[in-house]
Amino acid sequence: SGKSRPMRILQYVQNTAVQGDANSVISAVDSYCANVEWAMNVGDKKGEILDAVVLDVRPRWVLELGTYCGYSTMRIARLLPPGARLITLEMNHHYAQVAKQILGHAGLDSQVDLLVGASSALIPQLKKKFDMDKFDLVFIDHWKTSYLPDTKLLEECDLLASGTVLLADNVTCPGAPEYLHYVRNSPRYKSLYFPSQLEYLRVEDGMEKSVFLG
Ligand SMILES: Cc1ncnc2c1ncn2[C@@H]1O[C@H](/C=C/CNC(=O)c2cc(-c3ccc(F)cc3)cc(O)c2O)C[C@H]1O
Ligand SMILES: [Mg+2]
Repeated sequence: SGKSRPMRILQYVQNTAVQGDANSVISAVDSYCANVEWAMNVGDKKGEILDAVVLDVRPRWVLELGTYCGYSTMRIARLLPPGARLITLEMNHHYAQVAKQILGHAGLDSQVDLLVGASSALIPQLKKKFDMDKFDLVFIDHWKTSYLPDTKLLEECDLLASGTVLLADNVTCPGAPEYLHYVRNSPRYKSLYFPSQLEYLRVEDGMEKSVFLG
């Protein structure tokens, strides 16, 4: 049942996870995707790297590119300090609708602003829309060919401060070669690779953490 994979994930969460308990919602998504049908969530292994970066940065303003079902949105939101905000961008209305309901089940919708639209159209509006200046952390997990153009757009919109951390998923599988080349060769970034595995599979993947130097 459930017309789409995200709908089936949502139904499983609603039927098995504890309302208001973010960790039980995260575990429900992971067990569904590990045992019933694979989905492109960052997953539990790479999710632990994401958690560690969020705890280290203690960000006030976070941007996520590519919400999908809201799995990484939940992992980030549950670790934010009080008063911090997570803005997540999703161009697909159906995915956004599912993510909103999953975030609601986890009780995390108050820290999260989910905007529906293409990142290239939304990024230039963020300063004014949220009366903010710079992001402290950006999690990049949308179409892999958009990683580099959106990073350049963030620079052009003056949304990165010296010390801002970019964390990019899938730099090995499916891969984001142009993005990797840019952040590893630009003098404006200090980049580091975190080897891991593709979500729910024994396939190599990894995340790239790049600090903007201003
Ligand atoms: C430009 C833009 N703006 C806003 N939202 C955007 C956007 N581009 C995509 N999005 C949204 O992000 C989401 C897209 C994410 C793309 N992620 C992927 O394609 C992806 C693919 C795999 C993968 C690995 C091995 C395989 F064999 C097969 C697949 C694994 C992953 O972790 C992924 O994130 C959903 C989409 O609507
Ligand atoms: Mg990914």
